[in-house]
Amino acid sequence: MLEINAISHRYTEEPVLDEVSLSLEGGRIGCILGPSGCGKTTLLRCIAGFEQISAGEIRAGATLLSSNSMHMSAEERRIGMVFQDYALLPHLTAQQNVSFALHRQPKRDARLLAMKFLKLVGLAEFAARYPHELSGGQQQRVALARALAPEPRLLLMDEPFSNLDASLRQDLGQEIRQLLTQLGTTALVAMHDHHDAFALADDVGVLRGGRMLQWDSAYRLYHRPADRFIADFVGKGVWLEGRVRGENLVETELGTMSGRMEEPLTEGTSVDVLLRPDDVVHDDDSLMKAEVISKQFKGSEFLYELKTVSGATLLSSVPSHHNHPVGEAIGIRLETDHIVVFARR
Ligand SMILES: Nc1ncnc2c1ncn2[C@@H]1O[C@H](COP(=O)(O)OP(=O)(O)OP(=O)(O)O)[C@@H](O)[C@H]1O
Repeated sequence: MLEINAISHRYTEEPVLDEVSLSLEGGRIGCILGPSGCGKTTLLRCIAGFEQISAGEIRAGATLLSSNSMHMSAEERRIGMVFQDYALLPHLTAQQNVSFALHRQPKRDARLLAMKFLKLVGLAEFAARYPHELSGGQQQRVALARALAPEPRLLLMDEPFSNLDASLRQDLGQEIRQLLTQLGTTALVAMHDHHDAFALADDVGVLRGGRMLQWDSAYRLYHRPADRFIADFVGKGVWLEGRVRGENLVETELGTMSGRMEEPLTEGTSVDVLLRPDDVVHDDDSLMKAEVISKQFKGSEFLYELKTVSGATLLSSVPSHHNHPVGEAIGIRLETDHIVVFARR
């Protein structure tokens, strides 16, 4: 549905996008994840047709949208965009804001369609309110209804949760996911928080300094990161030194771990092994003990920082009814069937 092939863009001398590629199948939700300034907004603006690219190609199905010699106008692209600040018109009601996107339709049809999409986002009762009379989450939904109402072939959303608090983000992420799935909409979303990205997306790409480091399924990006930056960016974890001891076997100070390695490394190679908080399981019966150094209450779980007898620091995610004080030694077990291993530099 969306095919981006080695596109580049620059505002000044420095390229802001450097040969970025990705492909998104119809009906899937993709997410561009990356730190501030990495080029996420610019990428969305190039796809929407607000910026011209200097190299590469952007296609929607069989239709060429952009190349270095061709630029279809934003209006012709049939791409919906939800901007980071929602960009609602302050002097129009919610319904008028949505109708505004349907100006090609007769007024009565536009009004009815606007109501249909406000209903879909759960805002039928708020149709007559002005943006300043709506909460941030409600304004976000109006912007979503406005982008969806013209039935775009592709929906783009720039940091849709950046102005919302954490609990609302998770709920809204799930709701938006259900709605887009129900409508069969293909969507590409820019975000900087991996929790938000995993709650919403099927495919995730990490952009850094204008380069796409990895474009993959959300599951593979977490469990099979292509490099250390990605591994650290998409979740917590600690690195342990180790040495390859055979096919899918790594020896560390915590013993020999077995797990599928992405790339076979020759025996004896020095490596760094990533242990995620979900790889370190609390088990009272285990002989391996570690001392609680600190803990963070997360509601359903604690994130414990632990120190092993050998001095290694670990993180462990433990159901929160296991409430152990700082200083206590607790039993742990490693569940490492997905070890992430990189050769040491
Ligand atoms: N109109 C412009 N003219 C010149 N440089 C720009 C322009 N817009 C963005 N940039 C620069 O391009 C780079 C990428 O910006 P962009 O807004 O795409 O990043 P981003 O990943 O969306 O960041 P954020 O998460 O902070 O919104 C930045 O270094 C930014 O300063």
